[in-house]
Amino acid sequence: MSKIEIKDLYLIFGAEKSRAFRKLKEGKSKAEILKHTGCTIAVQDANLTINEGEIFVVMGLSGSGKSSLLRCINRLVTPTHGEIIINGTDISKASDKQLINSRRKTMAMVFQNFGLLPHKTVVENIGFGLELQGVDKETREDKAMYAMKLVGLEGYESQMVSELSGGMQQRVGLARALANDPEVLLMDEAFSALDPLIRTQMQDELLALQTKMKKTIVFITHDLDEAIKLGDRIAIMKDGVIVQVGTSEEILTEPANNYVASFVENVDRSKIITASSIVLKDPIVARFKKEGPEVIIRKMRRKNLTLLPVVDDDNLLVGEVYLEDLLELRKEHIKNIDSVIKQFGHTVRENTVIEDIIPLMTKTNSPIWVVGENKEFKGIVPLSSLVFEVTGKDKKEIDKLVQNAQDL
Ligand SMILES: Nc1ncnc2c1ncn2[C@@H]1O[C@H](COP(=O)(O)OP(=O)(O)OP(=O)(O)O)[C@@H](O)[C@H]1O
Repeated sequence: MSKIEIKDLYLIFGAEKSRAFRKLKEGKSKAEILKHTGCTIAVQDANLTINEGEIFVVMGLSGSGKSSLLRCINRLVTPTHGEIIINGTDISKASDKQLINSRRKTMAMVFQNFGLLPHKTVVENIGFGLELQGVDKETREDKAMYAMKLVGLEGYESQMVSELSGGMQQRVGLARALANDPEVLLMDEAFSALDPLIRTQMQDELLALQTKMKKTIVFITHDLDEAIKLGDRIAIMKDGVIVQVGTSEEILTEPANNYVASFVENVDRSKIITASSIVLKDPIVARFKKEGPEVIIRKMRRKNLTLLPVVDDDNLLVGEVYLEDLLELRKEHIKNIDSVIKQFGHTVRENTVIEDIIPLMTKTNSPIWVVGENKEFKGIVPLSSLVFEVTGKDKKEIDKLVQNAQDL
């Protein structure tokens, strides 16, 4: 379900916004517009649907418009044109009262430089927003304690914020944002100022927290690794324009243009491409109770296979059968295959990354069965060579390889 809808959004900085907007619509370049109007186009024609409960990452180089986009969402800046619908309200046109309400109840922001009051204690900082809202001391402290527990700050409540390390300060920032249990968390380069080790730790903790919280999180970063690690989906921005939106796998295997392709060039694909990209759907199978050794042996011989998955009428994976065992059955004139069905070997889910599939294949030297939640059979990851081959390829090439594997 969508939580935030952004439609035809433009943000222009400068005195002559309307003129700049007109010129942009006429197809003038940003450089021309800057020269003639002195205006900067920070966000141009952004259209996005951000789903409830997802971590949506906006990624791009410095100056690409990420912060501007985020600041439009909570109206720290007013968009020049377009709509931002949150819970049915267009934030871009909300009254002051609606805005205050939305900032109190719906959204909270975590900043890169923490935005804390250095000479107040941890608990005072966390409860500060609530204090501004006129929330009484007892409720404030209850909420602050709850948020502190969430982010692992228990025991630090009376410490001055200025005495804390960067990582701990950012925990305070996060706790402050969470204190009011907002529906939407806006995080602007929230971990970028932290040491690499602490940064990784905070990313892990955010992911762990999110499995419990299920907030809608819009996370800004200029770091591709961070985007891939955190984002359920990623939007890539360049010069104020959203050039692609997708899962990290989609962005890697189907980059929208050369810019995105060059951006993701050096990413380790085996950590991102999943079984679903390389699964061979509707492969040859043995049908439990329906097919005897004769039929199955014929199927295997036709394709030169020595092992087949066995599925039942409901397409659940029952096990696997080997050619040599079936030949034995045939010798003994046994008509059903029950006695030679082996427990299925290695199964993985569609979202398993190749990095985790390769060791299984190397260990067993056989295909991997791909299954759903209830062991429903989804297909096979056919050849170890295919898995190794696809890691550097884009979607079209992968499709071709899978097709060829099917023709074996
Ligand atoms: N208050 C402002 N007045 C004028 N121009 C601005 C203002 N804020 C941002 N800009 C311009 O808008 C464009 C987008 O900036 P923005 O800060 O949104 O990018 P960003 O991708 O978040 O970059 P960074 O990672 O460096 O923060 C830039 O060209 C920037 O110079």
